Amino acid sequence: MFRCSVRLIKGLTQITWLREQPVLPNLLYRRSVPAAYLPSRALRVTWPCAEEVKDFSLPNPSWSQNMRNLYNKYMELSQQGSWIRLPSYNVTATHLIGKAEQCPDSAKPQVTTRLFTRNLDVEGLGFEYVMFYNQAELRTVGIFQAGPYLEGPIGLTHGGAIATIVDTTSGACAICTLGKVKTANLNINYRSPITLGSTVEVQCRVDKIEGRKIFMSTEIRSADSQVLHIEATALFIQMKMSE
Ligand SMILES: CCCCCCCCCCCC(=O)SCCNC(=O)CCNC(=O)[C@H](O)C(C)(C)COP(=O)(O)OP(=O)(O)OC[C@H]1O[C@@H](n2cnc3c(N)ncnc32)[C@H](O)[C@@H]1OP(=O)(O)O
Repeated sequence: MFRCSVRLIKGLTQITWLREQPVLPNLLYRRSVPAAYLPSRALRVTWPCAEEVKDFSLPNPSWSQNMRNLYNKYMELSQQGSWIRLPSYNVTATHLIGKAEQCPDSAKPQVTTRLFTRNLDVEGLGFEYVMFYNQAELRTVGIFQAGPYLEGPIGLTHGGAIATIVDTTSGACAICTLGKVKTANLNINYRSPITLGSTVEVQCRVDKIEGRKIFMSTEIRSADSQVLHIEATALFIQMKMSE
């Protein structure tokens, strides 16, 4: 009886806490973002504390035609309301700031840490990617172009770089769904190599949620969907209230 009561109280505490978590946690959007790119009303979004923060998920001259075509496709879907483009910054904290008025120094340019996937200053050399989230379907799509500094085997993308993109895209989906998470487990089957310079589509979805655990699966295919490159699963754990 006592154990039941304790479990009930723990469960209720967690439900209350989950309700307080933003669905799309603390993502920062530029004030100038076109209305069509704004998330649906169900998503709680905070605004940027620094107008000068650069959004790295916007097209730049290094993007291939395939990358642009896929970007345009999901931007059109975003205008219909099913998907939203996730902004991307080169400092992790910039994604996770609670409120504009609480904007910490970590979001400002003097910060010395860098998000791993945005750590190169020259466009096109490393990870070029943009992610979109579909709240109704609990899915993210990543459009990824592998730059020449991600080489593993000659002319091919390093397996660790691919793992990074899987972690990032499925992690973003988990964060948008449950709030702050950490990766607990990542399993990757490399089905065919990804040529450096090519553009691929990363499809992630939530398989199930059990308490603080969120199970994800991911597929990476060529831009024309004909070639399967990667199949992966991942487990993310939602951070405790105190973290
Ligand atoms: C849009 C934004 C863009 C932003 C774009 C950026 C997105 C990038 C996302 C990248 C994320 C990362 O790389 S994170 C960095 C890499 N990961 C890490 O460094 C994590 C290191 N590990 C840890 O800190 C910890 O082990 C945790 C947090 C994973 C779990 O610790 P915990 O919070 O104390 O949880 P714990 O009680 O142990 O476990 C909770 C439940 O999960 C299960 N569990 C825990 N670990 C595992 C495991 N490896 N495999 C199976 N199950 C596990 C437990 O059995 C338990 O199940 P039950 O008993 O409840 O059933």
